[in-house]
Amino acid sequence: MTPDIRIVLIKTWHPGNIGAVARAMKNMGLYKLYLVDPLDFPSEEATSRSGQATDILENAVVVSELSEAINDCSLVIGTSARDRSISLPALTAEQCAEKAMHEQQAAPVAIVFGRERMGLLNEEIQQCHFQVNIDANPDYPVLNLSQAVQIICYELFKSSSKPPADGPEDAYPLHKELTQFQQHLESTTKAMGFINLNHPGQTLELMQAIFRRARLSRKDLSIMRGFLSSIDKKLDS
Ligand SMILES: C[S@@+](CC[C@H](N)C(=O)[O-])C[C@H]1O[C@@H](n2cnc3c(N)ncnc32)[C@H](O)[C@@H]1O
Repeated sequence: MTPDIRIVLIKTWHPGNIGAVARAMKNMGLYKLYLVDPLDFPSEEATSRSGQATDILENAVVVSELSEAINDCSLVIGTSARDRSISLPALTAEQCAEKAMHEQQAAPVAIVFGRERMGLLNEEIQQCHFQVNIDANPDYPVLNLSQAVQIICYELFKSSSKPPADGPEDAYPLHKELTQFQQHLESTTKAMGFINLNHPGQTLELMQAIFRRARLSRKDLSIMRGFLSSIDKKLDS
């Protein structure tokens, strides 16, 4: 079975990188590519750089916002070549692969890569649970996008053949319940008019990201659903 791990590329500028990423993925047995607002896709250059991984390009899911690519994931890992002002728990490439391989047994996992020029924005990092920094020459640690993807995919490939380090009980098990809660949160938030009018999706996305990171227990989720239901009743009365 292929791992339920998606590679998410944000606003990729160079179509050749998208093709090289598809090839890197297929070489390492990964098939789910999500493209957030790519500058030039589909493109002949992406196809020619993908080698025999054109199927990955054909099946790539193109979305306009990061949230659309990760909303159903219970683990989201951002990648960055530099220290960020928003600090998230850090993982090595190897730890990232082990965690992702383990978690995908329970729910989809996303590994997110930034723009060629600017990397990930702070609001995108905020939507992740962990960040990965690939060890590299401190004088020049910034890898080409597709090479960074290649290294992470290689670690995932190695990790897929290892027995899991932790028991399956360590994966977040309440993926379905969290999705239901997120849907409830969305409808109540909209009914309350609790949104920033300049950036309608932003408040909700940030709140959803907070709850994803929190890895709530069943009891926590039920308390939060109860809380939302009380708000719904007040709004209805
Ligand atoms: C060319 S880099 C972006 C460089 C950008 N100037 C920055 O400072 O983030 C494109 C993407 O490749 C990935 N990347 C490159 N080098 C990396 C490293 N050493 N560790 C983790 N990810 C890396 C990240 O996803 C990054 O957003």
